[in-house]
Amino acid sequence: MERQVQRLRQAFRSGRSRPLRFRQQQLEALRRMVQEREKDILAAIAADLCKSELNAYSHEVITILGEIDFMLANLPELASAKPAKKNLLTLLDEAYVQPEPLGVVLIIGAWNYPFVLIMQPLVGAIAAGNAAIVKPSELSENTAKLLAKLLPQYLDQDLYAVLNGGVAETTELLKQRFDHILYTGNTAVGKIVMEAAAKHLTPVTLELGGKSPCYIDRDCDLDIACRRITWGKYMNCGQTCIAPDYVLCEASLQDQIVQKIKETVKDFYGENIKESPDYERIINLRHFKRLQGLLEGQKIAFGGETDEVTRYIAPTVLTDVDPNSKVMQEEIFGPILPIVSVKNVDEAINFINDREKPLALYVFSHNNKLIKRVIEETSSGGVTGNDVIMHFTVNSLPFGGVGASGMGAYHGKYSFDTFSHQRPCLLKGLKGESANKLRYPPNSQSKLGWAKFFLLKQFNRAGLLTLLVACLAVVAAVFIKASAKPSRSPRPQLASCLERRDPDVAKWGSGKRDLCGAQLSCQGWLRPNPKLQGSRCLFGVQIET
Ligand SMILES: NC(=O)C1=CN([C@@H]2O[C@H](COP(=O)(O)OP(=O)(O)OC[C@H]3O[C@@H](n4cnc5c(N)ncnc54)[C@H](O)[C@@H]3O)[C@@H](O)[C@H]2O)C=CC1
Ligand SMILES: CCCCCC(=O)O
Repeated sequence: MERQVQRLRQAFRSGRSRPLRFRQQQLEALRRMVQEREKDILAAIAADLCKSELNAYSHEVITILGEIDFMLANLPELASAKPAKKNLLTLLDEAYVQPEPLGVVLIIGAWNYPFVLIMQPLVGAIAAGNAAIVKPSELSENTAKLLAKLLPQYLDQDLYAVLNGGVAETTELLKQRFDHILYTGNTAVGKIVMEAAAKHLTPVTLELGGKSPCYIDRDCDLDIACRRITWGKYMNCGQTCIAPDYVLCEASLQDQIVQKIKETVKDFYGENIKESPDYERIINLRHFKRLQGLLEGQKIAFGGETDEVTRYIAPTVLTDVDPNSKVMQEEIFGPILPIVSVKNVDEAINFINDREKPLALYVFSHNNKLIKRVIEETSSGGVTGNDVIMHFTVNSLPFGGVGASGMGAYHGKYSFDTFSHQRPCLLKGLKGESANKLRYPPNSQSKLGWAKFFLLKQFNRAGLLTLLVACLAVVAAVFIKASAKPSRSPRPQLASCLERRDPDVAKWGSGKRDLCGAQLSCQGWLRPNPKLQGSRCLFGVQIET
């Protein structure tokens, strides 16, 4: 494994992954792979999750094609140097931020969306110019095997590798040094990944899980809310990291919600749900039994049927759920929807804040102020108001967790940034050395004063303000003086003399001068201007004698 990582690092060091054209070629190759091998990809996902090929396409493939298109369209801009604002001391220099690839990155995927959770981060890693190893989940073995077969056929084999395996292989892999790790999976393993990464000071993006609450306000269209909740909860048989995990609502709404979800389930999956091509199965026996265990002792409003042979669990709603029961203590990650009663939105907010920060938060209400209040007074990885899951599909929104639900984010531009180092660059010339006296020893109070003026906002803003006021005062004085009558009208010959463009006048700044037979003092002259007759003393002209 070490040799494999070293080989990738050597390939990265060659610089081949950096040119924009190369990155674009690799992304185009990925798009070709998805299009040319679509059937195989759909078949693998379908086999892993007992999923129709239609759902495999809409749940996973479409996301990847959209991500590749986004990256190809935006890569020149994303990869370009970004000019940076300068301070007074660097006004004449060139300051910019240059995105640069990190190096060799590791992507570890989870089984529930086995294609998306490897390919979407990989698109970002390639776009940012990195080399990458991907480690699909061993639980979605068909997709894992297919990725190991296809990626080397389409991508540069020196820069991108697939390593398959389970806990042992992943543990071994995590001993290697990477320049970034993006892990998708459960929180417990997320801690293992972070611990391993810490040994090499490797930054991580942890896409973890959690219990995503769904508050239904009494001022709400329950038909629409329940329709959307049903879609997001039972998609992929509830095995979606941002599925609504449980519902919070006033007790008086509970029965209506149950009825409406029940009707929607029938509408979506028909009378015989088991036969529906749109209803998936639980990934393995371990998770099946875990979910069965969550049903124990609960009031099942509808659903609850299970079949171990096919790992089928019916879409299920639990009512009057005790917040301390097991189903409310762990991420459900299955087709079971507990309803917990709260008195009002205040209690809902407290309920949410008394628990780990969830990956997603959903609020249904006609009252936009209430939705905004829940958002302001809680925290979560992401939010969708009056729907569920949909924030995942907007790649201009960063997707990730917070607290126990994860750290960092990706999708679209955020994937590019996650796999880039934003390198600050300041290019100075070798002239203007005198200005550097400010920073050279010996230091002094006045040097410090100038440093503050040039570098500190509160100083140089005040300093600039003072300078501006002084200039304005001077300009005002000038115009006032210029418009004022001269203290004594200059003698005719003096006036005509001054009218002439006396070359001396041009050089005369402030101070006293004998001119045109008189002694004049003047604070500042307007340079002779061919359009003006002669020169004019801008301000402060005094005829001394
Ligand atoms: N935030 C997000 O985008 C997503 C988060 N998830 C979360 O993932 C969880 C479900 O996935 P899992 O069952 O964890 O998937 P999993 O069992 O596939 O594990 C995820 C990855 O971690 C590796 N792994 C497992 N145990 C390990 C260990 N002890 N040491 C090293 N590597 C190990 C596996 O090989 C796999 O590649 C849920 O909590 C879900 O919320 C799932 C999908 C997306
Ligand atoms: C709709 C696709 C969602 C994929 C990430 C998750 O498990 O939530």
